[in-house]
Amino acid sequence: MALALEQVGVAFGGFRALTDVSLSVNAGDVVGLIGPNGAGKTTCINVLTGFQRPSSGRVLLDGRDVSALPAHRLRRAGVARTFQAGRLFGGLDVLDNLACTGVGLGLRRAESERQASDLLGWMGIAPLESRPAAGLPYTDERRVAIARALMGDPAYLLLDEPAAGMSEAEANDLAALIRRIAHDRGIGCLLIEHNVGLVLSVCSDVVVLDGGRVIEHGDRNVILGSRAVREAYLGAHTEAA
Ligand SMILES: Nc1ncnc2c1ncn2[C@@H]1O[C@H](COP(=O)(O)OP(=O)(O)OP(=O)(O)O)[C@@H](O)[C@H]1O
Repeated sequence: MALALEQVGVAFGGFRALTDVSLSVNAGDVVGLIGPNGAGKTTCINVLTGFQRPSSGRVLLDGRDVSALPAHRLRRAGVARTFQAGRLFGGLDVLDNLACTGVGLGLRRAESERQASDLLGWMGIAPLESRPAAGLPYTDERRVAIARALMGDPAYLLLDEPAAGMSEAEANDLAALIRRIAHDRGIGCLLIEHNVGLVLSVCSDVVVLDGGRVIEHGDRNVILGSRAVREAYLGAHTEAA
């Protein structure tokens, strides 16, 4: 069981944002996707979630070609995401943010509220239930966005820079949460992060993009030993990571 890009290209007019990109996320694994600004990471997530149609290549969900499916269909098929900005419904409280999403996914209201409440408890943020989403501190907003993405029990979760703006301690808590999501719930996760230390501590497998192409792919040792990665992205961070 896997969610995969197969030789995907994306062109915006004459600009090629992705060229021949292949990557795969297995159920229960956490795969990292790193690269410098503008490398094409978010475009990969957009393609995997139906927000962007590939210009060439295929998106495969458990072996089925889903390249033409729109975002709402892919979400119902089990592919969930978070965004760089939380994108919560600011006027609703936290429970309703999750419950509305569940209803949108086809759950009955009562069932959706129960699932929302269970999820917030599982994540250790039950006290936030009745707080308005608009007033949440940044880290809580991120956690609620992840909880919302878990509504409907997706098979895959794509996280776009979830640790941006977090302290080291908060990022460590986030790392523990991502491990639990993968191990306890069996969800395949794709993690985009500029915090390379976080990626290397959580991910069994890391894909490195530069200029819209995959320039390296492998485990922590492969990434840390890669000259191409050092030159393209890690630079002075290599030893610290
Ligand atoms: N809708 C679009 N139209 C035109 N160009 C786009 C569009 N979306 C992305 N791009 C360009 O494609 C390239 C890849 O963008 P993308 O956001 O995927 O990179 P990224 O690796 O996620 O960057 P960052 O780390 O800064 O978020 C960038 O040069 C970006 O400007």
